[in-house]
Amino acid sequence: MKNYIDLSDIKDLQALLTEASELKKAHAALEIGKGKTLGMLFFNPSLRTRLSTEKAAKLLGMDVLVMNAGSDGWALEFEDGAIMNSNKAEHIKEAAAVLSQYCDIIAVRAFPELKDRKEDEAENILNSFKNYASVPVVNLESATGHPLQALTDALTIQELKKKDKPKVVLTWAPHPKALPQSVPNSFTKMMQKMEFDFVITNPEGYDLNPEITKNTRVVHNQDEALKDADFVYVKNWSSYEDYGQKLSEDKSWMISQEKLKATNNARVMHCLPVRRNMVIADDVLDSSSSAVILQAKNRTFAAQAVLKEILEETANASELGKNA
Ligand SMILES: NCCC[C@H](NC(=O)CCC(=O)O)C(=O)O
Ligand SMILES: NC(=O)OP(=O)(O)O
Repeated sequence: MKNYIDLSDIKDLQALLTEASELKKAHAALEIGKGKTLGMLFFNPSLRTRLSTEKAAKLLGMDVLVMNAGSDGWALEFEDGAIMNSNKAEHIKEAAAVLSQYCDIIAVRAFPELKDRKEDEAENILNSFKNYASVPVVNLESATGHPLQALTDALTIQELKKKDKPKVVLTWAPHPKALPQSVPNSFTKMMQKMEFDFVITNPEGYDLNPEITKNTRVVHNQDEALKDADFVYVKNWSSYEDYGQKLSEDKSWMISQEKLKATNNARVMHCLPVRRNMVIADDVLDSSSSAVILQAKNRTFAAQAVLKEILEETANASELGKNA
């Protein structure tokens, strides 16, 4: 794997999941990253991604540099050819090139603005880092995707499933704010790669990008979708059609034990952070139905597998370069 920007960067998903499971079992400190540095830039808040990816890098022997780029760094200009006479002090061309002098892998978190669909879909921040950095780039949740989360989710389902082809339901749930579609987009792409019975349920108006969901069943009746589910993945997202808008806060979509009665004793998943009694009720989060802490735990091993593959590919490329 050269970069980890999107799930399409994964060459062999089963091999990557096996690697993550083995790293979890071994829980050993490795040396492959010795003398290498991971630089992480956050334009938005984080708890899990920041700490689990740092831990993963350290378990591989890497050093880690972290910067809250949104608040501590110079405001960055991303436009090519811009006349920089406003508040933006540094161009991405220099910033990415300079970071590449300090880091062997650069990882970036940059959420969508949720104002202009085209702009968010252009993934300007992440793609600019990819274009102007001379080292691999990892997505720590961008405008349209969260591939490290999706890998963790696949690992967690693989670990917990009791049958080969479990029924997995991704359900929209209410939230007081308009949130990105990044997590459900990546989860959908991941489920399409697995041999599961996958269904998405959301209220009318909340259908995800049809380019992403095109081969997946979308049901607007939540109770119908939840029937016999083995896994219920809960997430809020803002409207794609009415881009970035919060259309309703329909409280009846919150996941509670009452809702889970129709399921096959389903395990409930959420990427976290979760708003209790808004998205998921206490009676679920405080019960054995909840798999959210295991998901968060698995973030370390998913990130470790990704960073290890990137380090291996970089090492191979430099060996080839030497022999050329
Ligand atoms: N990284 C996991 C989720 C991040 C983000 N959630 C949030 O912004 C929740 C914020 C709040 O609850 O106020 C999202 O939905 O993509
Ligand atoms: N799930 C997740 O990405 O959590 P953070 O936003 O806390 O990193």
